[in-house]
Amino acid sequence: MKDKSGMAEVQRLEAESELARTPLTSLPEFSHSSPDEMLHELRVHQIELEMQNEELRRAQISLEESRDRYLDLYDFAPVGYFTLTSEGQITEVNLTGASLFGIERSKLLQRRFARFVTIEDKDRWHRYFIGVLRNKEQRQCELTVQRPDGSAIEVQLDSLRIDIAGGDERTRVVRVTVTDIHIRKQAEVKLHLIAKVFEQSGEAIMVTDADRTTIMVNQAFTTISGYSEAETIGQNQTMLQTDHHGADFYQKVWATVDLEGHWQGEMSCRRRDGHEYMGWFLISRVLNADSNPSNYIMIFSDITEHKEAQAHIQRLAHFDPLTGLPNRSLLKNRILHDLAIAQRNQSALTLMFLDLDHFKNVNDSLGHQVGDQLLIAWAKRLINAVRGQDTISRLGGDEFILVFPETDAIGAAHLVEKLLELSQQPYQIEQYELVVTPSIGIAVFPGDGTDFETLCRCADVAMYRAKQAGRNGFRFFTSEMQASSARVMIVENALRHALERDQFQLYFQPQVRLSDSQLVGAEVLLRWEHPELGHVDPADFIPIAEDSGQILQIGEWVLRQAVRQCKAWIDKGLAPILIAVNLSAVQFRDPRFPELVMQVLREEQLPPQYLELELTEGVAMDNPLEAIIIINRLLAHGISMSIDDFGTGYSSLSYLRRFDINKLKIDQSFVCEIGASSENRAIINAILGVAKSLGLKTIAEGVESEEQMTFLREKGCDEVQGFFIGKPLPAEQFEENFERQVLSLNTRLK
Ligand SMILES: Nc1nc2c(ncn2[C@@H]2O[C@@H]3COP(=O)(O)O[C@H]4[C@@H](O)[C@H](n5cnc6c(=O)[nH]c(N)nc65)O[C@@H]4COP(=O)(O)O[C@H]3[C@H]2O)c(=O)[nH]1
Repeated sequence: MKDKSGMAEVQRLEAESELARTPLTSLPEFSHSSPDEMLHELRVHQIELEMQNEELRRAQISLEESRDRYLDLYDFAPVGYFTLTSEGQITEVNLTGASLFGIERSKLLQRRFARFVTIEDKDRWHRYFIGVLRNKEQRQCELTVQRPDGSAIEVQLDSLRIDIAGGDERTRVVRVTVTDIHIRKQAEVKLHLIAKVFEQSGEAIMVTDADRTTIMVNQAFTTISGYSEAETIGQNQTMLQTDHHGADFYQKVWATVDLEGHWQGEMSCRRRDGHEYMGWFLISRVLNADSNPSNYIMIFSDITEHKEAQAHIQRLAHFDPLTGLPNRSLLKNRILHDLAIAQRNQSALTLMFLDLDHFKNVNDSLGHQVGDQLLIAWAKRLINAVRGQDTISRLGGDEFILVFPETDAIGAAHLVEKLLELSQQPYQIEQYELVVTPSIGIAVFPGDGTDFETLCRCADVAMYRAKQAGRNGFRFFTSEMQASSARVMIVENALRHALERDQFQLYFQPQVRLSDSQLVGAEVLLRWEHPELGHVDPADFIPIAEDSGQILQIGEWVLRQAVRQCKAWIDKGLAPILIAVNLSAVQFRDPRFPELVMQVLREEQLPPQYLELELTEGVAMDNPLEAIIIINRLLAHGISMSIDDFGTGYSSLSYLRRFDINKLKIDQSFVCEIGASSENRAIINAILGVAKSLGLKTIAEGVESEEQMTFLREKGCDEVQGFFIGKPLPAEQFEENFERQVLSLNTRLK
């Protein structure tokens, strides 16, 4: 660019040559004007010229400003601008271009553009540049530029050939726009990767819109679900659901996704072919800019096999692989649970150690194959013989541990009899008929121990003793239990024949009204005389009969005999009395019982008002609501009901009121202490008070002295029964004494 003095010089020269070419006639006409006018005219021209100068100056400044602005825009444009000659030489470049190439602008000028292209892209550049030169249209290309500092940058070129007016092929230039695309490229790579991950993921991916309509699935989805992409797109995601979960399950899942943004867990799904499988799902919500759900992403895998493997591992960890019985580890878990319940309910629990006698011989002589089959068959038999709540576990070899909740020594004795009986039947294994007997050791919670280890130790010791005692038998850990269980078994077996062998007899004990010393009733008491066992107390054999279920038969026999006897006395013309028959809890719980009583009364033709049924307080209060129903049914038929052993249980007064019974029987334990214990006197007083306020009659049992009788009479007790009035006697003797008894009573009681 030329400076200002240079410019003036040029103008002067131009003006002089112009003056030489221009004739003077063309100059303004001043000749006819006066000098003043000319001076004036010149001044005006001078001012005009100055004004024109000023205008020109301003135009020039504005031009320069606009050029600067253009240059700024050019230099700082977001893309690089290059002008290349037809040889590919850089003749112009903006600052952005220089900065993209990582080099000063001046060092770029006159250099060939190709010099900055990486070796790999050089060929491409040449082909591209030739193409640009040949065609007069904009062309695009992507390549990598090698910067002087060694770094590379990916760029996009947009090039256009510019033909100079009047020029030829050599004067053509190429304008190239260079855009940095490395961020876009990175994003593209990322997107590509994401697409690959989506497609190649081993987990099924399902993308839905905000309405949960499927918009995208991957290959794994097709593999797992069996549905093609075309069959899935546009469908609601519920197409995978099964009936395995209820509607509320799905509601909860989607509520969680909407509330917390995601949910994960197991969900049962149906394949296209109808098969169900278990999927592990991760469902995530995608929010849009307004924080509203725009999409849901469901990622899941088929975990059916995994679950089966897990179950298998679980089985291996907790079950014996040969017999399928729980192993020691599971047994321990179960027994801890059973012991906790037994502790809370204060109930018993039995643990048995069972070992098969001479099992080793089977293995040694017939082979392990036969031994294994024998163990499996034995385990099956055991399982079928016990209840669902019991646990049979195999420790290994021929050792088993058996746990029976809610089972005391007597229950255990019954069970063990059953197990020994089971082993009598032979097993057919392959061609062999085998009989295998067990030796069993028994420990009972809480007597023998309160924890698993102690109970195991005791049962183990007991089993050792059973082996020593000749095998094929059982031993309790404690000798008392052994003795009592043995006695129980003997009594139970003897009881089975007592009825048919006519070993039972009824005794009658008088019940007397205190106000007029009248014999008003008799309690019926069962007696059993066994040829070997001798006299067996009802307190001993009644619970055994209850446990073995024999009480139903025995109770019916007692009822019928008592009713028959009462009717016989009435028929004989004796003054009618009430016969009080004891009822067992087992009879009372039998739903057919009220009907049975009515049937017996009908068959024996005794009016119901002569029968009283004695129910112990414990039985009545065990299930009071059920008791109320049964009592009411009996009362409705005109039968009297009394509560026996009153004061020994925990009667709820509100139930007592609703029982609608006729009589309370004060337990003999309070009566026998009347003289010695002021507490017992207070209790009797209280019972009499309660009975009076509820409108119930009272009878005191176990009266053995005049002192007791006097006290009871003074306190307002209605009736008495006990040795002082009369011991229980067989029917004939009771009858013989009947008249005499009343007479003697009259004298004794007055
Ligand atoms: N120390 C003393 N004892 C007296 C006196 N007066 C009567 N006893 C006895 O006390 C028991 C009263 O019968 P329980 O409380 O119903 O108690 C009865 C009853 O619960 C049950 N029982 C007896 N017979 C039957 C029956 O046929 N069926 C049912 N389910 N239980 C029966 O056996 C329990 C015992 O009966 P038993 O041995 O006959 O004993 C009877 C009786 O002999 C007395 O002044 N002093």
